[in-house]
Amino acid sequence: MSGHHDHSHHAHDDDGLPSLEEIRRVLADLPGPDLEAGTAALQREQTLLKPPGALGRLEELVQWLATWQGKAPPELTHPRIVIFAGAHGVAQRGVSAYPPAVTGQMVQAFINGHAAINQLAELHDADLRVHEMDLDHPTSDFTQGPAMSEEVCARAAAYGMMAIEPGLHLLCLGEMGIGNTTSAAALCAALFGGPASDWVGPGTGVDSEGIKRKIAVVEAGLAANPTALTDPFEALRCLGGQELSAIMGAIIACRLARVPVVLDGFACTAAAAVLYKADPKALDHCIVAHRSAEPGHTRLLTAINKRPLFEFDMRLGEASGAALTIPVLRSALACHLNMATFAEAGVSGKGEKPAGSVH
Ligand SMILES: O=C(O)c1ccc[n+]([C@@H]2O[C@H](COP(=O)([O-])O)[C@@H](O)[C@H]2O)c1
Ligand SMILES: Cc1cc2nc[nH]c2cc1C
Repeated sequence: MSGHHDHSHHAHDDDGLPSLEEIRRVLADLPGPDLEAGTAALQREQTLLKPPGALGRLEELVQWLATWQGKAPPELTHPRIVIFAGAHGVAQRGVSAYPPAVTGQMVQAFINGHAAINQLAELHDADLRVHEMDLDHPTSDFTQGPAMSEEVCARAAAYGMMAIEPGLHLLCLGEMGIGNTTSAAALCAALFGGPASDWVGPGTGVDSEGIKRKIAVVEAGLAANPTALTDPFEALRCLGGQELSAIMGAIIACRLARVPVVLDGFACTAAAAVLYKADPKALDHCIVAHRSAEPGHTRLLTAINKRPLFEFDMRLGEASGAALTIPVLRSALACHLNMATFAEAGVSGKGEKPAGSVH
């Protein structure tokens, strides 16, 4: 585990700004599943010493890893955890239980090893990286107009893409951003419709007055940004934040680099949903770790057709739920790699005639 911290907030872009058009072009030409690797994993699974399907979703997880790593058997010695932190203009509107300064303070806590994710990263021997996204320049308050210019949004996405490299076996994605459950709720309302109250919840723990304020802020955000309803990337630009753009970019980069992705809670899944809305196949290399206690997450999981692995009532963010999948995935892989086959163990297969039975 390392507490690597990256202060180079953005890639310099003197020759050619990254643009959302480029992201659209990449999305139109995404690599598909490696069905050969997936089938090879399935075929081994079917020989192993257990009734077919008896390891349930553990079997599915090994096939998913093989399919999206493009490798049978898959590997899991090099998982990475990435947290993107972003500052939100709407955080000034009384929508969080915590002050906006907590975003930067938590980044420092991640660097110092004080947070929940540090313990999980260390325990599970995962590389942890924290990327601060321009915290000195919060997004604009989206009740007054777009949260980001196209340039800021695209640059953050390009930065997220650069946080990933080929050779990683897994990416666990998380975020830190005071106010981002309001941003995520607005983004979900723009992408999938429904009243703001469908998508707003307590976040870090606001009371019922706070929830009313959040609903009003989301409604004002939708009213101030009519173009957000016309296109998923425009919704991200108008209502999202830099950490959400970076998460979106990282998900795309992982697809290109054949790195399977584990998504964490509500804000992280909302960023991923932008890609789903652009192309439902764009999240096929992603799983969702857990169902967050944030009520909008359940609705969002239905909208993007994902079934979470855990239901632990967590609502922390910072990739804490995603990190818990590492030991589960390793457990699945240990069985897949090391179990004997029926033949090797000398155990009779399903429906095999008892030895010495009378015909
Ligand atoms: O992961 C979740 O589902 C989740 C639910 C509620 C809150 N959070 C975290 O809390 C922060 C956002 O909450 P809020 O109340 O400031 O909008 C942000 O740092 C998230 O990582 C995360
Ligand atoms: C303390 C704290 C830790 C967090 N980690 C992720 N989001 C968070 C929000 C708060 C408020």
